[in-house]
Amino acid sequence: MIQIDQLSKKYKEAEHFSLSGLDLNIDHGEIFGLLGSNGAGKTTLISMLSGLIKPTSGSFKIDGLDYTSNKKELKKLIGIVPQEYALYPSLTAYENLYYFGSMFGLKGTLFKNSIEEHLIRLGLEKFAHKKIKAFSGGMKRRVNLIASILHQPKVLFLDEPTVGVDVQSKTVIIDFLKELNTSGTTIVYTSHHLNEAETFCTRVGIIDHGQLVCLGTPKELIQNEQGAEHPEEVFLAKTGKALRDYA
Ligand SMILES: Nc1ncnc2c1ncn2[C@@H]1O[C@H](COP(=O)(O)OP(=O)(O)OP(=O)(O)O)[C@@H](O)[C@H]1O
Repeated sequence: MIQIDQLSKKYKEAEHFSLSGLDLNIDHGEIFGLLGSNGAGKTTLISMLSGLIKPTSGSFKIDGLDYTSNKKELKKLIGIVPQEYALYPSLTAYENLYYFGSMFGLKGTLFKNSIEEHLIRLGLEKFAHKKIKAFSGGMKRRVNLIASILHQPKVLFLDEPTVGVDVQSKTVIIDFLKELNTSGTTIVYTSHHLNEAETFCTRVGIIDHGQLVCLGTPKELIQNEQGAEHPEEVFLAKTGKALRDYA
């Protein structure tokens, strides 16, 4: 579903590559977890795959479409849940969803019903007509998630979808993502939460200093690391204990 070939990114004025020579294939129907410390390059990778930033070199294809020559088709194929909330605070949840769906050409009764069904599914029906600025972090994340999938993308990219949300919201989000995946959506998400990835992901890739240092099912990762019983032990063995502060 996603073929990544020698993908690299060096930001303007940055001294180092934030991602260098990354090769990775993600199959149709996977829930793929991109794990890594702060500054490892997760957002950089997911932002390139989502078309938000341009690679410095290398290439990738999604569903057989090359990113350079099929930008319009790719846009329809993918959904993006960014780290920051991409919602209009002074519009209601319903108005935001209507607006974002319209950007994909969605309209009519089926579209309106879909918004309402998703608001119910994610526990937001009572707040459909309240302004986003009054919403908690967990509520905004759920609205953001609905906004990203109304056009029924084949691949959904999520950048830390469960960061800063309470356990209840997190459970609703994870359950909903599992349902989407069961109905055929390939999911690629970044996270710091190794335990969540262990139960949620079909495969996991650990990124460190812009390179893929480990790849496999959560079970394989633990089995292949001598003495490891938990995902955190694998993570520390592969990435070390040095702090990753950057500014
Ligand atoms: N716009 C930018 N300009 C220059 N450097 C950047 C820019 N965005 C990110 N970087 C650098 O690229 C590296 C990778 O950052 P990135 O945000 O991809 O990491 P991350 O794994 O998503 O980290 P976090 O878990 O903290 O979100 C970091 O060293 C960061 O400072």
